[in-house]
Amino acid sequence: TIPLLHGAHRIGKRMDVDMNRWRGYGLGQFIHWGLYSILGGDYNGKHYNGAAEWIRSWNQLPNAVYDSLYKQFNPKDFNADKWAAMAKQMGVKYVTITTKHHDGFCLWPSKYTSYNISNTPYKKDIIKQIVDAYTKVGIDVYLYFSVMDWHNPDWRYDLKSASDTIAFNKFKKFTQSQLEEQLRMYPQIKGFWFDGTWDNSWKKSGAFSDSLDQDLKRIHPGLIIGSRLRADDYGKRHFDSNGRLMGDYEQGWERTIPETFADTHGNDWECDMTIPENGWGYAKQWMGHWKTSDELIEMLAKCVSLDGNFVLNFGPKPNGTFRQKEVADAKAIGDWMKINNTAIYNCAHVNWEKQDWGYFTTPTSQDDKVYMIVFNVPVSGALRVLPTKNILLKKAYLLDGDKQLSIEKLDGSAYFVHLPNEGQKQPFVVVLETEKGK
Ligand SMILES: C[C@@H]1N[C@@H](C#Cc2ccccc2)[C@H](O)[C@@H]1O
Repeated sequence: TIPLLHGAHRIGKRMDVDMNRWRGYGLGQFIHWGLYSILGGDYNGKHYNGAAEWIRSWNQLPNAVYDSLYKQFNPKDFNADKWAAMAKQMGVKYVTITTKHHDGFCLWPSKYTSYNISNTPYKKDIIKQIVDAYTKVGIDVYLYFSVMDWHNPDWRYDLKSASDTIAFNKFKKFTQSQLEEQLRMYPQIKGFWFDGTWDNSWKKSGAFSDSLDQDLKRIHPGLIIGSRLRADDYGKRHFDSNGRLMGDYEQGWERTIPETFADTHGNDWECDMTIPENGWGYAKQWMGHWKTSDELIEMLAKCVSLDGNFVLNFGPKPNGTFRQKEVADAKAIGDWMKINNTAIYNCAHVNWEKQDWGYFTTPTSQDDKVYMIVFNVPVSGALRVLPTKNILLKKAYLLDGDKQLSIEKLDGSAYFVHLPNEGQKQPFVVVLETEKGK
């Protein structure tokens, strides 16, 4: 192995109480809200084809125009308790909210820059209201923080001169000050979700990213920080130069899901997903395919079956309300979770052969129970199950209503679980009770 001062400091999973709680979440909510929501992906009658929250980078939009949007930010219909209630009904266990995106605008009254919520017509601290409202209903709060800050004159994409280095050192102090300020102001939070760390300036700041990670965790023991914060001695990110994960979970699955368990390298991980093809902040026109709630529920099941969490993004409008499709999807997912969350919360991967009908999960607290989350019922109505060696199926029944299902032993160690021909229209869960063979 390559000797590293700022590579991974832990090999294997974090197993403390905070990380075990994170591991069991299953379902989370992401919220992207900020000045970009005002434009909603359009400017001057034209539509920006990139992600709506990146509109400041569009050459058709002068930076000065974007940077003065704060004078209009006044979400009259924002109600954090309503947001928290929608999330609670949806069944999410954690929420990640943008405190500062790449544009540098702060949704909290930071004392390190005047480019913050207190200087808008709205004035009040958005982050405090969200932290308090979600914590009150038992949803853990994580703060999204973009290191890259287009508004801060000391931000640099690369360090090519002594003056770049002097400026970026100031920028790193500013960044650490803002993060420690957030820990002081919002002590209830459980972690940070870092973004905007892909440029050379940060890749050359591995030592700082390592000390920052350690400083924040010293101030707030148990804090959870994914693999997108750090760079190692050679600028490697997520995985250090020895291929070891730097962070409490792999934070690279943005709008994508691992195909197999091998793709996860046995790490904790999180998938962050948008309902439209791309775009996190509010966009007046969502281009392309809008994922259905059934597609989203299948993504959730796939993530949990591969030991990950599924985090679905919402992009509130500038007035603080959600678009109708987001409200409908939150409701549909919540209705499904009300019946089936036993197969999601505190569940993990089962190393049985993957089958076409859907996904296996197992409760981390009970190894003689396996859940089958069924999306594709075969015309035969017979669901094939191939447990690992020496595991026998004792019972099978529907989670919703306990209806017993017949189990047929096939050659070798495979089984058929026979479904009643009830033309299920929703994904459903079959419970398997197992025992170890003699
Ligand atoms: C969580 C998501 N990360 C941000 C990004 C990005 C990005 C940047 C460059 C190339 C591809 C993706 C998006 O703006 C959103 O915040």
